[in-house]
Amino acid sequence: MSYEKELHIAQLAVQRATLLTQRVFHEKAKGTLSKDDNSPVTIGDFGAQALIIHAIKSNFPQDEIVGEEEASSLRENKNLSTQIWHLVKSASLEDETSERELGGPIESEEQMLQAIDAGNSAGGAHGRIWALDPIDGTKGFLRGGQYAVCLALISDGSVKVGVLGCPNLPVDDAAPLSADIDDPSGQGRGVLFGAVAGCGATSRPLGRGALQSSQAIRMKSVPDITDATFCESVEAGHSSHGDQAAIAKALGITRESVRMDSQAKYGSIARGAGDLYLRLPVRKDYQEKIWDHAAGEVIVKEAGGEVTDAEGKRLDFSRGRTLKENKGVVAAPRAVHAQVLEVVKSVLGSKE
Ligand SMILES: Nc1ncnc2c1ncn2[C@@H]1O[C@H](COP(=O)(O)O)[C@@H](OP(=O)(O)O)[C@H]1O
Ligand SMILES: [Mg+2]
Ligand SMILES: [Mg+2]
Ligand SMILES: [Mg+2]
Repeated sequence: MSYEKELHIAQLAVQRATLLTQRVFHEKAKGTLSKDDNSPVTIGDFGAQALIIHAIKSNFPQDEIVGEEEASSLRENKNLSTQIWHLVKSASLEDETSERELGGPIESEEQMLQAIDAGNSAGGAHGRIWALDPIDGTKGFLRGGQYAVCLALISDGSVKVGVLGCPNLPVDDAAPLSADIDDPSGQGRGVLFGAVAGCGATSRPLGRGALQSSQAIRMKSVPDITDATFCESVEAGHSSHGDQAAIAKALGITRESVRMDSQAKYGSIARGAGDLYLRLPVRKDYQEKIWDHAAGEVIVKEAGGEVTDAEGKRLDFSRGRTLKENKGVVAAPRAVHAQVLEVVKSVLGSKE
């Protein structure tokens, strides 16, 4: 199957939702709530989830959706719900044809809340399930750093389509990897990554109207691993900076890691701006969420990479809303992945 329509709709939907999040990004007040696990969610997360689910349901009504957010807190907070509704109502692409392809506008605040709640699939091994992270790296979003709008289609447990909207990454695939997002002109940033299993990965400028033309991306070859650049989370609670530093040292890597929030890390290594992405668990009991990895996994694999957990197992997207069979993530160009994994195992093994 070619998944041409799925990729097209996913790219348009992510593009439109990313534009909504950018408006919130530039506002001082982001309507932040704290969820039960103490993690933040903003009006940008809710608005982006509503828009993307509306677009998927309009085009593929039978498909299920695993979305990170749900609307119960908004039903108890009319003020916040209304703020989101104002954002969602006025979100549109400049291109009318694209707008129509996304199912037209959401008609009411209630319909918006229902769309947010339609991301409640339990996930699983059968059928077509979309995994949606409306803002990945919400902490980065709040800090003024990197974040990504992430959407993937999983079919019978494997990822077929992945799209990442990264408004704060440079458009230029050849720009060096940097945690810095300073860009006084505001120009030259915003990239949309896409991939279909078996068909390669691409990047294109995020833009505001019809989708601009895309170009193929490839991971960089790494003839000498000691020259590699690796990236990792900013948040020390999300992955073990200590283990990652020990792995880099054992590989002979001398360059400092680049710390950035969100799946912008997957996009960055896929286009060769960096080489490795290491995410070693801090807490043994944490289960990674499928929406934090699905789009990034297929984009890196299609760009010539390998993505496994810290034990070398493939990421298993068929187990529900989390990757409960996996621990951590190791992403690298295919030619060096085994070498990196061996060092990961030996560093983690020596701790036990
Ligand atoms: N203890 C933990 N270990 C690993 N990931 C965690 C975590 N707690 C939260 N996360 C996830 O880390 C994601 C951000 O990843 P990164 O650190 O690479 O930016 C968060 O996504 P959201 O921001 O969408 O909630 C959240 O799902
Ligand atoms: Mg979150
Ligand atoms: Mg996330
Ligand atoms: Mg999120």
